Amino acid sequence: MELQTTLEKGTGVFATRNYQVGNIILSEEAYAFVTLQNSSLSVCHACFRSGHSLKTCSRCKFAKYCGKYCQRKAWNDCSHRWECKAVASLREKKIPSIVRLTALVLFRACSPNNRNEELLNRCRKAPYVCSTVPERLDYLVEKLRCFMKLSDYPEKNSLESLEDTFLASFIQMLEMNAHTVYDSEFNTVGVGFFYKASFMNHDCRPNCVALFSGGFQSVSITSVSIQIRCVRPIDAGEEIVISYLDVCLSWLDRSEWLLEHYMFTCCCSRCKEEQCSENWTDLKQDWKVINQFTAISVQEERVNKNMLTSYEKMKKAWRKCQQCMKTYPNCAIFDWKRTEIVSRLGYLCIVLEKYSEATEYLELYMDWMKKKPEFANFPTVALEMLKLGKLYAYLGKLKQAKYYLEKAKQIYEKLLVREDPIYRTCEEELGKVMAEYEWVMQQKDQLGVI
Ligand SMILES: C[S@@+](CC[C@H](N)C(=O)[O-])C[C@H]1O[C@@H](n2cnc3c(N)ncnc32)[C@H](O)[C@@H]1O
Repeated sequence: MELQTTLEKGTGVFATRNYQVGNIILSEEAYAFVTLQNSSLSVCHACFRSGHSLKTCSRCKFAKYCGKYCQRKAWNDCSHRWECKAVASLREKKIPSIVRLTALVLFRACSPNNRNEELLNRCRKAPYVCSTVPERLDYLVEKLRCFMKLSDYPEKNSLESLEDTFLASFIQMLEMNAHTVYDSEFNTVGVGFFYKASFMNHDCRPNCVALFSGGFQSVSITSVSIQIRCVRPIDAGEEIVISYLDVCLSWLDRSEWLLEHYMFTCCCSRCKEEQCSENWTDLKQDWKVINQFTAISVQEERVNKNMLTSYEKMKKAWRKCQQCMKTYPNCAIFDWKRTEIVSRLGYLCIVLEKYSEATEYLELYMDWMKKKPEFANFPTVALEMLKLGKLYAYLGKLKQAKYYLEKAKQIYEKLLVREDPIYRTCEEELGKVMAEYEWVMQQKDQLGVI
C-alpha cells in the first residue's frame, strides 16, 4: 500500500500488489477512541464490550469498565488518567464525543516524548474550515479548551498556546477522518481515530469494507482496531476505497449525506451513473416521518417502557412504508430507495411479529441485491441473509433457511474471525437447520420405503 495524491480526492491509499476477496489490507489499533453518548452507559470504555455488570470509575462516575484489566489499561495508557478530572467536572454538562476524542488525540500527538508533527501538520497544510456553521465550531472549540484546562494532562500550558483557528481545524479534521466504530450487527459502539485508515477515500462502489474489532467481538480482544478487508479483487495500482455510508442508499441520500458530513461531492463512477435531477421532496418528507416513527419506537423499546405506544408507532412506520411502495413509481431512480424501504419493512414486520410478510420483503431485497454482484460480499448483505434464514427456520421452511444461512456463512467466512458472535450465531443456526433438515429427509425416505 502507498499514499498517492489525486486532483479530485487529495491523498488516497493505493494497492502495490493484487488482493483477493477476504484479504486483510490494513489492520490498525486506534490512535484514540471514545464512546458515543448513546453507548457510554452500556459499553466498556476501554474495549467497547457491552454488559450489565460494568464497573464505574469512582472518581469521574462516568467511565465504565468490564473489569480491572480494562480499567488499568485505560489508566496506564493515559487516555483516562488525563481526562478523568475534566470528565468529572463537566459530567453534568454532557461533553460532545468529538471534544473528548480531539482532546485525547491532541494529548497523544503533543506528548513531548512522542510528538506527532505529521499529524499536527495535517490540518495546518490544508485547513479544514467549515464556513456553513461557524457558531457550532466556536462552541466546540470553547468546550475543548475548557476540557483540556480541567484535565490532568502534564503539558497543559503547551495546549493553551494553540490558536482557536488551529483547534477548529483539528476538530474538523477529526470529524472528517475519524471512523464510527460498530459491531458486526452494525450497532454503533463508539468513534475512533485510525491514523493510516484515515487516508482512505470514499467510493459508493467500494472494493473494501472497514470492520472493527474490540471486546464486543471476543473477550480476548482488549483494544479497539480497524480492519480493512477486500470485498472485490483489487489489482496493483488500483485505489483502495471504502464507503463512508451504507451502500444501499439512493444517489440523492448519499450525496446529501456526504456533503453534510464530509463536505464533498462524490466523483465516483456509481454517482455519475445514478445522478438525477428529479424532485424528491414528497418522498423525502415521507421517509423522514418513517424514520421518526421507527427511531422513537426503537428508543422507547430500549428503555423498556411505553411498549404499547412503541408498537403503535412501528405500525405507523410500517403503514407509511407500504404507502410509499405503492405511491412511488417502479423506475430506475427509485430503485435504491425501494431497497431501503423493503429492508425497513422487513425489520418492522419482525418487530410487529408478521414473520411471513417479513420474508416477502427480505426476498425483494435479495432479488435486487442479486442484480448487484459488486456488493455480493458485503457484511450488510450477509446480515440480511442471516435474518432471512432465521425467519425461514422459525417458519419451518428448512430448505430456504438452509440456502440463506449457507450464503451468509460463505460471506462471513471470508471476512470475519470465527469467534465473532455473528459468525458463531450463523454457524449455530445453520447447524440446527441442517440437523432438522436431515431428520425430515430421513423421515421422508423411510415413508417412501414403507
Ligand atoms: C477521510 S479523508 C480521506 C483522505 C483525504 N483525501 C486527504 O487528503 O486527507 C476524506 C476526504 O477526502 C476527500 N474525498 C474522499 N473520497 C472522495 C470522493 N469519492 N470524491 C471526492 N472527494 C473525496 C474529501 O475531501 C473528504 O472530505
